[in-house]
Amino acid sequence: MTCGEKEAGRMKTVVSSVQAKELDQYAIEEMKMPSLILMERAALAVVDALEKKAETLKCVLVVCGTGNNGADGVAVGRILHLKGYDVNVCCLGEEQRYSPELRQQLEIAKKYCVSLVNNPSWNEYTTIVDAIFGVGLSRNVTGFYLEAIKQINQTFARKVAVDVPSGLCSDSGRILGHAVRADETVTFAFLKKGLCLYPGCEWAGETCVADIGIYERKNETPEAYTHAVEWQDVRCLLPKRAENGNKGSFGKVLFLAGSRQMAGAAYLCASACLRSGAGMVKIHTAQENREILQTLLPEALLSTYAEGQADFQMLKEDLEWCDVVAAGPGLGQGPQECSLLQFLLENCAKPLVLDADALNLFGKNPHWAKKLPKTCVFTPHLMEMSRMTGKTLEEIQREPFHSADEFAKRHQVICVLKDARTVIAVPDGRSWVNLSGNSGMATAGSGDVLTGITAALLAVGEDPAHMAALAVYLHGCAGDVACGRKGDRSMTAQDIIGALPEVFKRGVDKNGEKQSNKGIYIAGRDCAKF
Ligand SMILES: NC(=O)C1=CN([C@@H]2O[C@H](COP(=O)(O)OP(=O)(O)OC[C@H]3O[C@@H](n4cnc5c(N)ncnc54)[C@H](O)[C@@H]3O)[C@@H](O)[C@H]2O)[C@@H](O)CC1
Ligand SMILES: Nc1ncnc2c1ncn2[C@@H]1O[C@H](COP(=O)(O)OP(=O)(O)O)[C@@H](O)[C@H]1O
Ligand SMILES: [K+]
Repeated sequence: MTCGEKEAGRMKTVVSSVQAKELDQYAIEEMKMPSLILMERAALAVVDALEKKAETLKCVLVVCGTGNNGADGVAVGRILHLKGYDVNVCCLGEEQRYSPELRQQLEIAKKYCVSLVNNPSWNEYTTIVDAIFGVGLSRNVTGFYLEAIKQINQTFARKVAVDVPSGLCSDSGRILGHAVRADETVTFAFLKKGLCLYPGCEWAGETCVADIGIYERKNETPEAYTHAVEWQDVRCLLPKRAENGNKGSFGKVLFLAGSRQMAGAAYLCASACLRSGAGMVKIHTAQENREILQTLLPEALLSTYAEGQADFQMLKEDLEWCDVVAAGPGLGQGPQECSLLQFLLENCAKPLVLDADALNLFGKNPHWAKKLPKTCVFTPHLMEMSRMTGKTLEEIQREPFHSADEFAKRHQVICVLKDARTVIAVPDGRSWVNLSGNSGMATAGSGDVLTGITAALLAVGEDPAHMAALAVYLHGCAGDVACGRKGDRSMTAQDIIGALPEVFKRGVDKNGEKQSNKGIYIAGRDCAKF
């Protein structure tokens, strides 16, 4: 966000380390904001966070590296010292490597008689502030830095990281050798990608984004940065339901789902779709599923085909009837399902969601890429992505943004790469990372629920990319409500559907917002006004 738009409801910006540095420079060089002022605000924000648990500040150690993260740390030490806290500052690394800002901060600190130590007794401190490396970490941590990080982690002190836990790659969230396991992280200006992805988000602990006077460039386009959906974005982007609407105007969704004896997946996606506002839902499925689906979900219309008798004429009529199509959950990959899906792709110009077996079949039939309609959302989990692209799971997981972006651009589709932190990429370069949800969602059928929500939103929303990002966020919010009710071990996909009414009905309150974003919040934001 630019400074003028600060609270105007734009999605939360997430930056790479390169972008973080560019925006620092932009604030300093273009906006003429002196670097020392930014640093002072950064340090004050950290002190603010520290004082939220003042009882832990009996004896504080600030560990600093040689760069500007270290300079922030020295400023934190000085402010704490001047407030009367017992604080020691320890600078690691050779003096000749100190950044100019660190030298300046040390000069000030010395004048104020801040206690500087070389060999701290690690276990004496009640709080340790980690200011060794920030976004400037460029390689694996070794030597005395590694030793210091190990020492910090071994103590029982409260650990607060400045900008990024040291040792964490701020782009990928990977641990570069060893990293500080922080209780809290105060990150500056913007969330960093590595703080959103696993394992980074776990190592950062509760993460606070502090406004220190660095904002996006004016007139920046949305594709310049990754974003994270927040509840206020749902309020802005989810179309209001017209008071005078009818079931036809709220979206007619067709599911090609559920082969023989696979009624469950068809039920889950169709049910989630109805719970997400779709006016009408029809399931095109195997005949054997008719009775069970009629019993489980009497609201859904059904078109059924007998074994070996795929009815292409009926599918054609269903495709004419609907506004949006979703294919794949429980579909199977037999020759009949393969030909149904191929027929669907050849005859469908409507927005389409492809999930599960539709993705597996797509992987086996790469020539289908030419048949995709204009608006197409792919929702692969890592294994499905691997099958479609030939990349290893490790490759995809190491660079989820790149993998999703590459796929989206190659096939001109919206790619929802599902994982504990789902990444959404669009051919025009926009991307999102989802912060809602929990490990309880790693349960069979959870993805089918997302397919249903996505199809429902595509049927009513203007921008399919926004709708895909909202669907992922709302799916996670429902997962968080379900987790609150049933616990992460016991919740099921049906519990996620069961939580949708609460998510759509009352929204997420202040606590819900915090919960849904896994402890990431914006300092000073008044959630009550959402
Ligand atoms: N005015 C500014 O530019 C601002 C900078 N800020 C702080 O500055 C930080 C970025 O500062 P820097 O760009 O100086 O980077 P860092 O302070 O994160 O680290 C860079 C230093 O660490 C060294 N280094 C990197 N990886 C290493 C490794 N594995 N082993 C040993 N040494 C290693 C580099 O050679 C360099 O000296 C941010 O994270 C933030 O904390 C904030 O105060 C906001 C304002
Ligand atoms: N640890 C986790 N934290 C948050 N969300 C998760 C986690 N694990 C899985 N999910 C979400 O749950 C869903 C699982 O989908 P998928 O793997 O397709 O399940 P299925 O094929 O059983 O329906 C995805 O939306 C994914 O993002
Ligand atoms: K740090």
